Amino acid sequence: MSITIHPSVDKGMTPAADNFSGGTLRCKCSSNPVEVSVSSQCAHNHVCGCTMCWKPEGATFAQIAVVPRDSVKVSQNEDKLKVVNESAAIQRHACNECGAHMYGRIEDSGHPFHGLDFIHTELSDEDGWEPPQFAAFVSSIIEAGTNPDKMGEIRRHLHDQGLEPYDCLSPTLMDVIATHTAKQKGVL
Ligand SMILES: N[C@@H](CCC(=O)N[C@@H](CS)C(=O)NCC(=O)O)C(=O)O
Ligand SMILES: [Zn+2]
Ligand SMILES: [Zn+2]
Repeated sequence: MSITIHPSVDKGMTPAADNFSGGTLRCKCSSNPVEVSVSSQCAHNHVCGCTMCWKPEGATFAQIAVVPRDSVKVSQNEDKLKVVNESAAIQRHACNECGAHMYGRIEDSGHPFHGLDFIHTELSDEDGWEPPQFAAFVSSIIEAGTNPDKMGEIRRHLHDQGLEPYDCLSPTLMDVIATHTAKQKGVL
């Protein structure tokens, strides 16, 4: 049986374009879509298996990246946006009609990723976004119903696609978080 990860991965990932400077994210509504303009290339793009990140229909993983929050502007139909879970660290602003998450923002200024917004680049028609670099929160797909017996095969497939599987974030991002914590504690 063939393994599906996310449409952007399954159809074959394309490399980032040189000098790419963003695009417009559009929700799935056929009329009055929410539009968000992003004036920056993204970074740390990855697939995420957690149950909190938005996934397109049928996808096992979400695809999610960060951009500077100053580069994110809601340009159309902002009134349709609603925060999915006010108590989560990442405030996911979703369209209240189609459910697509348009951007996730961290309001806590002490959070290691404060200043970065989370976006799903497949909501944009522009080509040239940085493709996913790794797979995060892989074990969490079990929480959404994936058979645990399939995990070996899925991890192997992710690795073969160049998306190293991790059950938290990548070592680079885990080091960023730990460095931030160490500085806050004054041990670094
Ligand atoms: N096993 C949990 C993991 C959730 C989780 O920790 N997600 C990560 C990756 S997006 C996170 O940083 N969440 C913080 C947040 O959503 O505010 C699930 O699948 O719901
Ligand atoms: Zn919508
Ligand atoms: Zn996630």
